[in-house]
Amino acid sequence: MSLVVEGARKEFVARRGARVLALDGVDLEAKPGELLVVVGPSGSGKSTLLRAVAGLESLDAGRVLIDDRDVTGVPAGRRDVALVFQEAALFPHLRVAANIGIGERARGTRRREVETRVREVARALDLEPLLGRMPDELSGGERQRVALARAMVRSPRVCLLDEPLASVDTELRLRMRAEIRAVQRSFGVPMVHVTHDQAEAMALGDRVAVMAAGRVLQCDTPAEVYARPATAAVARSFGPLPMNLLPAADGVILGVRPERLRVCREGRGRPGSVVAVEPSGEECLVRVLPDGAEQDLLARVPWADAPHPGERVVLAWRPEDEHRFDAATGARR
Ligand SMILES: Nc1ncnc2c1ncn2[C@@H]1O[C@H](COP(=O)(O)OP(=O)(O)OP(=O)(O)O)[C@@H](O)[C@H]1O
Repeated sequence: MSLVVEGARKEFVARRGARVLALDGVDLEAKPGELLVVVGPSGSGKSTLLRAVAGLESLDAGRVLIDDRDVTGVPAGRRDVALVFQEAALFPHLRVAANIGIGERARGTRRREVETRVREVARALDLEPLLGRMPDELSGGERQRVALARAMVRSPRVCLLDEPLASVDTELRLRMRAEIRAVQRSFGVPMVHVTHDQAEAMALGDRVAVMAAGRVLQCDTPAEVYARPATAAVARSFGPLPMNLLPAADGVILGVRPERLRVCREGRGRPGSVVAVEPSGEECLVRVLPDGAEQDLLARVPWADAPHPGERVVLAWRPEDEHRFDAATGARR
C-alpha cells in the first residue's frame, strides 16, 4: 500500500477574485507502512493536500496514485482513503460500537462481519471497554480514538489525519502520539498526518514533509531535516525553535540553532548585549543583540548560566554547529 502525489497544483479564486495558489507543484510519497508527517504554518496548503488525496478537492494539475493506480478522477467514496479530522464528529445518539461500524454498515457489509471487524479494531486501539458507551460519556481523547477506529475499520489503503491532536491537552497528546504509532504499525497502512506542531512532527514522523506557501520545501527523516535543513526557510520553520540566521560575507547566510548557541561571559566570539531573558522550564531563552547588528539572536541556555538583561556577553558556537545558506536563493550550501 502506497501513496504518491505528483505535481499537485490547486488554485482557489476567493470572493473578490483574489487568487490563492494553495498547492504549487507538490510531489510527495508515503511508502507502505510509513507515517509521513506534513508540517507547515497555517495556510501553507496542508489541508488542501489531504483533501485532494481524499478526493474532496479536485486538482488543477497533477496526479494522485494509490497503490500505483491513478485515482485523480476517482470520486472520494471509491478511493479507499480514510480521513480523520481534528474534531471527531461522532453520532451522539449511537453507542461507540455503532459509531465505529456505521460506515461499513452503510456500505452494505453484513452485520456479523462488521461486528467482528469492530471488535478487532477496538482491541488494537484499546477501546473494548468503551464499546457500549455513548459519545457524551467519552473524554476528548477517547472520542478521537473512536474516530480513528472508525477510519481503520474499513481497512483503508491510505489513512489521512488532519491535526487529530490539536484539541487534546499535552499529556493526552503524548499518549495519543504513541497510540497513533501503534495503530499505524499494526495496520501497516501509509498514514499522512498533518500538523503545524513541530514537536509532533519530530516525534511522530518516519519522514516529515515541510510545507510553506503551497510547496514542499524538504521531505526527509526528522533527524535529517533538523541536522541539514535544505533551505533557510526550513531552518526557520522546523525545529523546537527557529534557527538564528546571520548575514555573512560572500552572499552567505550563517545559521546557528538556539540550542547550540553558547552565551559566554568572556572569550572569543561575537560580543553583544542581553536584551531579554525568558524562563522556559529547566532552561531559559536569552535574546542577545550582537554589536552593530539589527537582529537579535536567540540562545537556549541552562537556568544556572542565565545572564541578566543588559549584561555584556559573548556569543560563541562550534564550527560544526554552523549551517550555511545562499543569501540570494536560501538554498543550503
Ligand atoms: N475553498 C477555498 N477558497 C478559497 N481559498 C481557499 C479555500 N480553501 C483554502 N483556501 C486557501 O488556500 C490556502 C491553503 O489553505 P489550507 O487550508 O490548505 O492550509 P493549511 O496549511 O491546512 O492551514 P491550517 O493549518 O490553517 O489549516 C490558504 O491561503 C487558504 O486561505
